[in-house]
Amino acid sequence: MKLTVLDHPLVDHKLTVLRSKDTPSATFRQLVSELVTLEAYEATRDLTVEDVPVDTPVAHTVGKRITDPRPMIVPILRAGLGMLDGMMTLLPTAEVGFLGMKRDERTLDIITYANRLPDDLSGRQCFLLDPMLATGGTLVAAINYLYERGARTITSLNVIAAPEGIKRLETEVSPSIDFHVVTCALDDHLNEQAYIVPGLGDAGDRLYGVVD
Ligand SMILES: O=P(O)(O)OC[C@H]1O[C@H](OP(=O)(O)OP(=O)(O)O)[C@H](O)[C@@H]1O
Ligand SMILES: O=c1cc[nH]c(=O)[nH]1
Ligand SMILES: [Mg+2]
Repeated sequence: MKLTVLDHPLVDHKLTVLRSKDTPSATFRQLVSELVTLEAYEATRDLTVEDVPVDTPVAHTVGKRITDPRPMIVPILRAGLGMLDGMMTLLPTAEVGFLGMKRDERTLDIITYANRLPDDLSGRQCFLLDPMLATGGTLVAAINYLYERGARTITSLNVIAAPEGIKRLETEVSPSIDFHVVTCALDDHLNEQAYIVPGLGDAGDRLYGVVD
């Protein structure tokens, strides 16, 4: 497993506004979108490309294009939806699948309530989107889901990760997966409710409102 924690003043500035409890939903959504665009630059560094001929107005040359099959972007609903537009801005030719997952806030068990993904993901470079990586339970379940469908190259884009979740991924994700975590910040710890500290609270609620 490879871990990349972004180190950039723009990321730090935007993340600080995102964390503030006084930041309203509209600004929060805009900042998540901007942060994922910055993150996507790093997260797509290992995309496979192939040579392609191109005629410029001046000469014939050889450039690069992203190889087939097209990359697969998978936001984990709800909160991951807030990262989708920003990711697609950088990777407009990717396909999008969906996973609806909810952590039971009492038991921390993961409930998968929706999925819309191709049955065969072999050979696809997959990008999971979810702003919060807390205990890692949701991400492990999502990775297993993709793995069962043949995915072996998976990058997770998160906004904030907790050390507890990173540790869990290191032990529970199969070494046969080429797995990369990219996050804007690695925070301090989880509290008794398994919320990230200092974190930003419940990302889904801050993006879309409180449902339960
Ligand atoms: O690492 P974990 O301990 O599994 O926690 C992280 C998960 O919790 C949040 O989702 P939540 O279950 O609140 O669903 P929501 O996006 O619908 O709010 C978050 O977006 C992650 O999916
Ligand atoms: O801090 C946390 C932990 C899990 N889910 C969130 O939205 N925030
Ligand atoms: Mg939530």
